[in-house]
Amino acid sequence: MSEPILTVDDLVVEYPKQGGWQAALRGVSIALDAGESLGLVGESGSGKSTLALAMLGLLPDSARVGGSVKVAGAEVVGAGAKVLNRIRGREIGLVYQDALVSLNPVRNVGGQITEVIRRHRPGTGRREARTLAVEALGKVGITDPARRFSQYPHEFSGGMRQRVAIAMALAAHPRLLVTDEVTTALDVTVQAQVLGLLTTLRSDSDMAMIVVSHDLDVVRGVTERVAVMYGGRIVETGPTAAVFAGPAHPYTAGLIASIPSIERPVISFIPGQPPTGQAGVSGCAFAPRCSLGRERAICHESVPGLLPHADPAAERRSACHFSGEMPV
Ligand SMILES: Nc1ncnc2c1ncn2[C@@H]1O[C@H](COP(=O)(O)OP(=O)(O)OP(=O)(O)O)[C@@H](O)[C@H]1O
Repeated sequence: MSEPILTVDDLVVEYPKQGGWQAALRGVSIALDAGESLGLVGESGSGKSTLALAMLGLLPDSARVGGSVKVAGAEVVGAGAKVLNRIRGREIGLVYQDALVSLNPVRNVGGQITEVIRRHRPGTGRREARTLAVEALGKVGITDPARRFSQYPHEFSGGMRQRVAIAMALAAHPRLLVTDEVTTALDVTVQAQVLGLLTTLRSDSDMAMIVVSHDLDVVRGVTERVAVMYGGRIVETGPTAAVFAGPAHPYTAGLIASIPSIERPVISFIPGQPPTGQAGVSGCAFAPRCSLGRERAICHESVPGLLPHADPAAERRSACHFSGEMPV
């Protein structure tokens, strides 16, 4: 088995709030091997972005962080600029929902990609880097890349700008690419094109990928494994196809039931609101909204562990006291 490219171990992140602390992550552990793809899903506020930012050492200074995040063996929690600069780009790259955050508005896109190439591949001459940048734009599906090289971010449509941001992240040849809601702001057709692009790029290389999205349909198409987050914890994880075919946590089942489809034109919503991250809540964070656990004392008293579900060989885990009652 290859060395994991990413290991997150019991990660706890808290943000200051009204003189106290609000937990965004409450002990998250995940591991990702080289070339693997993982979807991180959950409602707004479940902690997905906090987890993604922690992987790159990009959490705000005000955050209180415990536990460990290792990228290619290097500890990110508490790391200084030297370690972070070595990891970012070459080991791990990030593409955000809004490509304008990662692109400089006053420089042409080709120049920005050329700079990334030269920074991460020392010894590459200006002319060669330019050729590689044009190639990188072509590879992400920008037509006429030599001409578009000289254009500025605002001259691209939203979908094309996401492609440029992906090209820029890939120019450093990262071993792990993290995408955070990259298709959320795009219309459905463009969304499908960008997802198709991510799938192709991955199948052409041994790059690992984490796809963060509130939309289960997005991760269903592009990831092999999925981790479902709720209230700052992972509540279910397993092979994406198996989790979709038979969710082992009532929250995952609720999320799946809220996706409209031709077979299920009438969708259902999970009643109630996600937790706010306030301290002092005991038991399973989903219990107040859960059809299995709402009336059961244990669900309100003790936090269920993320334990093997059904067939341990299938690498499925669920954090539910009553996951045995979920249809397999
Ligand atoms: N910089 C910050 N300062 C204070 N609180 C924050 C900060 N960033 C996130 N939070 C809080 O941490 C919790 C988790 O937020 P996070 O953005 O990680 O969730 P998310 O699942 O990515 O949701 P979304 O999709 O809405 O971004 C939320 O309660 C949020 O309000």
